[in-house]
Amino acid sequence: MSISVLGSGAFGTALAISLAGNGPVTLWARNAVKAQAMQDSRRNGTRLPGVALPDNLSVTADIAEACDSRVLLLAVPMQTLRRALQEHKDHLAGKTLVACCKGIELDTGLGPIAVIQEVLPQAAAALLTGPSFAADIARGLPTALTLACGEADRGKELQEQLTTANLRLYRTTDTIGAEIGGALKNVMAIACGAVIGAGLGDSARAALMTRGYAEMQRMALACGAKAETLAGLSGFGDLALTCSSDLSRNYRLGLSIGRGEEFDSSITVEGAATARAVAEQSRRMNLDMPVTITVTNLLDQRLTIGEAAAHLLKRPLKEE
Ligand SMILES: NC(=O)C1=CN([C@@H]2O[C@H](COP(=O)(O)OP(=O)(O)OC[C@H]3O[C@@H](n4cnc5c(N)ncnc54)[C@H](OP(=O)(O)O)[C@@H]3O)[C@@H](O)[C@H]2O)C=CC1
Ligand SMILES: O=C(CO)COP(=O)(O)O
Repeated sequence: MSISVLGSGAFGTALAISLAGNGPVTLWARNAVKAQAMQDSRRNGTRLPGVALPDNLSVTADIAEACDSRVLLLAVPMQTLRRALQEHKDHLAGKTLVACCKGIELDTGLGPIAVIQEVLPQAAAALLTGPSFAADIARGLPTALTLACGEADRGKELQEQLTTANLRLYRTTDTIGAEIGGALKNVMAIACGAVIGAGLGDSARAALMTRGYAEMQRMALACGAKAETLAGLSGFGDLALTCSSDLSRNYRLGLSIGRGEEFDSSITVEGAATARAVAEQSRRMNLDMPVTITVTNLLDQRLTIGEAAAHLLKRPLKEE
């Protein structure tokens, strides 16, 4: 059965390359000129330079052609997912849609699966998430991911279909846990980058990752997720990767905040909008999310990194 990937950014292209090892794949780009350039040059020079596209990967800007497959991977940034779904609603109805984005929608506080279900109630929705830099996947380096789908049988089918030679998929029906883990690890990566950028040291980063993980769990459990999901690839796994590698754009944004440098605003950094969405949600739910709130304060320049660290250290002492 053929598979299509909608969204030809770094991640969509990398997933399409990996999946092409299983059979023909169609990669859809919204821009016809870019699609043709990729199809002709067999490269995605802007988003994933230096990697060749396999022969059985075809690139198109024709949404009808791309939606010929039953399973469609949605690899667009979280804050554009709703628009992309609405724009192509007619083509997407009745398909199995696997969101590959990580984040929480700013205007609604919803994760990717909930957004799909709201826009396309007839579609089957799933999420592919976990530790996976596009550059690694595209080069055929191995990793393991979480495939989350509320319908157990469909999840199993997708797990088998989307596992590739270098991507080992584990499955779960806990979609909320997978969504929240993948979204919040980006917020924690911004915090950790800021700590390292400001020279506060590796011990501070480890402390922040641990307390950030506690926050991820607090929010997830309050939303009905399972603690085990947060301990898995979509939570702990991706947190460990993203908070410790400058291949991460979220971590690099944090580094630039810590160093007092400018950051290119055209780069996709999911953690910024997600921090704001989760901060708002935590207020509504009366949940203590100090690291997330601190990240929003840093992003909006309400605190310097020194003030942020002092504020976190001076909070009332409590049990771990
Ligand atoms: N990069 C990575 O290593 C990983 C990324 N992810 C997740 O994947 C998601 C996408 O990230 P990534 O691929 O890196 O981002 P990129 O910035 O590389 O690419 C984003 C892509 O989305 C396209 N796009 C944006 N808005 C729309 C829209 N409304 N309709 C159709 N296409 C649209 C852009 O098109 P155009 O080129 O025309 O601007 C672009 O191709 C994010 O949620 C990210 O967290 C997950 C794991 C790893
Ligand atoms: O999600 C990722 C790795 O799993 C990619 O992280 P960035 O979006 O921070 O680059």
